[in-house]
Amino acid sequence: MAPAYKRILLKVSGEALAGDNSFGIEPPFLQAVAKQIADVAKTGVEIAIVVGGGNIFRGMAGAADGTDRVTADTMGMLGTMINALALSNAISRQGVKSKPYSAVPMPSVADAFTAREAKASLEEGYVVVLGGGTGNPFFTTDTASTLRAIELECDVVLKGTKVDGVYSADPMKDPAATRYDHVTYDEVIGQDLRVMDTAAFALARDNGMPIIVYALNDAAGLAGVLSGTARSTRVSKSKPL
Ligand SMILES: Nc1ncnc2c1ncn2[C@@H]1O[C@H](COP(=O)(O)OP(=O)(O)OP(=O)(O)O)[C@@H](O)[C@H]1O
Ligand SMILES: O=c1ccn([C@@H]2O[C@H](COP(=O)(O)O)[C@@H](O)[C@H]2O)c(=O)[nH]1
Repeated sequence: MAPAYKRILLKVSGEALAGDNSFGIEPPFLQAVAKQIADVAKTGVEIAIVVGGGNIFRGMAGAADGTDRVTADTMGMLGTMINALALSNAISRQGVKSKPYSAVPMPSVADAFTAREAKASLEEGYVVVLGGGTGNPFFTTDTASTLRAIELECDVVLKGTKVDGVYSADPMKDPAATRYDHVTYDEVIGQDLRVMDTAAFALARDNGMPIIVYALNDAAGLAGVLSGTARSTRVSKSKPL
């Protein structure tokens, strides 16, 4: 059976890459995520990845400690680049070609991101791993994910994170929160359901880009999400009848 999607944008949570730790990358978990991605790539699905940086540094935390926000966000973007290099290398080790790109110019580290070059690499069968977020302070890698999905003409954004969908409240803080199978852009924005930031949801809404939120550690993996067997929440314009 043909895959449901031709080209996907996967957001890999930086925070989740820390596994059971609160900082850094847990190598076995990184390899497990890389294997899930490589297995799907081998079925012919084109995969672009945006990596977060919450396992290394978040600009808001730095700014709260007194670092100026632009410097703090730059530190955050550099953190995402560390994750991008690690993930791209881990995917290559699973036998699938992968290339990192950076939104922040650093020529000796990775090619600078352009949509044109990233698209050409996708067409050549590379999994492209996009570090540096949007390349601008005051944004997040969630917004970068939606932006890159639109630029690269992806069919869907998959947000792989620590929770298995969008809930009525943050499930990490409210044990009574309930999970939705499907929710609209207007509901997530109107009810301030903060699994992604409002800018990311608004950009997705304005460009009709569907988002699927799932847990990176789900045993069914990325393939399970794409086939509909893993727990997840779909965010789109309207709900199925
Ligand atoms: N209504 C909600 N439904 C689900 N999760 C929510 C909700 N509100 C807040 N969250 C929180 O959002 C988190 C995911 O977003 P967050 O930006 O913190 O992390 P991430 O994108 O996974 O990590 P990183 O920024 O490192 O890439 C979840 O772990 C969850 O605790
Ligand atoms: O476009 C962007 C993306 C990210 N940042 C900074 O990086 C950190 C880590 O990204 P997360 O999305 O939180 O995982 C973020 O806190 C920002 O400080 C950025 O400046 N611009």
